[in-house]
Amino acid sequence: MVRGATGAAGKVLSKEGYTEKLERALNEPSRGDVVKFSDDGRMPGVPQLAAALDALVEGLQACEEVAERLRFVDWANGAMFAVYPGDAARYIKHVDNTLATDGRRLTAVLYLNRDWKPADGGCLRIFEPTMQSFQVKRDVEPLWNRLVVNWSTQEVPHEVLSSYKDRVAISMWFICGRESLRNREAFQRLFSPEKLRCIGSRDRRRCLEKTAETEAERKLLSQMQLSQAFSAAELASLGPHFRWRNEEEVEQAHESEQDRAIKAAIHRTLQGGSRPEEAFAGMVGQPKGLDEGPRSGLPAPTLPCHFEVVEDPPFAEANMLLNGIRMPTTFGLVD
Ligand SMILES: O=C(O)CCC(=O)C(=O)O
Ligand SMILES: [Fe+2]
Repeated sequence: MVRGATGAAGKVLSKEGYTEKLERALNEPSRGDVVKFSDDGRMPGVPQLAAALDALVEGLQACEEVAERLRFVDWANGAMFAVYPGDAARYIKHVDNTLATDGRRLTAVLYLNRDWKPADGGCLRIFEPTMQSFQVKRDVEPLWNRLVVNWSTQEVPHEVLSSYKDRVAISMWFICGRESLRNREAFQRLFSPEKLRCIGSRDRRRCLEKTAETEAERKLLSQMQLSQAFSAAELASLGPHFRWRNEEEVEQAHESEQDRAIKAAIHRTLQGGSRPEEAFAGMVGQPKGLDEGPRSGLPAPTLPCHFEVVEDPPFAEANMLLNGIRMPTTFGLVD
């Protein structure tokens, strides 16, 4: 799969039979890291990290500004260990949960790079929303013990800039049950302890019932077997009950004028023989700030509007968000 080839361009190219070219053009440079998932959460240090992050999320769930968006966030995956080899490995601009269909609501990334220098590159570059934006909001260096927490959705397009030293990070995603209910694969993950855990030792059955939007859904969820693998027949009958929609259906519903224009322009270039500058002429505004880099001259926005990096020490803010549990990290929040 082409990682990072999201949005209109990726979709139209794969549909038009350009998958191979797209793979060649995008796959290698799109994501140069090597990843290992610890879905069962038993890799060294993962249970402790999970406990600390669960406490952080529970703290956030008590914050008025974000409580509603985190209301059905009762699940998380194990952990993803990623190493970006220092040969300029990077991950192109993307959104983790592009269409808000796979359930991911919050992304937490912990960096494990001691003695990181600016010349080592590898910053996490965060853009202003949305994927069409070229405005850099912030570059975050992947410093030892720094934790970044951001929305997994369109608000936070991001990329990992080329890394010139091996760069290590652990990511954990916090999952919204209500959103997961509407997608076949995400739905199944809610039932599988190998794929997702319930945060803060919450009870899986209770969490499932809580995700229900209607009484009929709640009833079904309260009767279904936990940790089961669903048969094809079961999946066929569950689909209509839970109104599963695949990515394509959701994408069509969300497709903007601009997406359609981009698709048409790509089509004109690839099939109609137009030169790209002709095909795209006058279609979208010139991207701003392409070569500007981070807007270092501007004052940093404050929480909860945008992004804040809390330096350690002191830990005052961290303690507040963690409901009194001390987590000795430097962390940032993206709103
Ligand atoms: O390692 C990072 O800074 C972010 C990685 C990332 O964007 C991802 O794995 O989706
Ligand atoms: Fe990402």
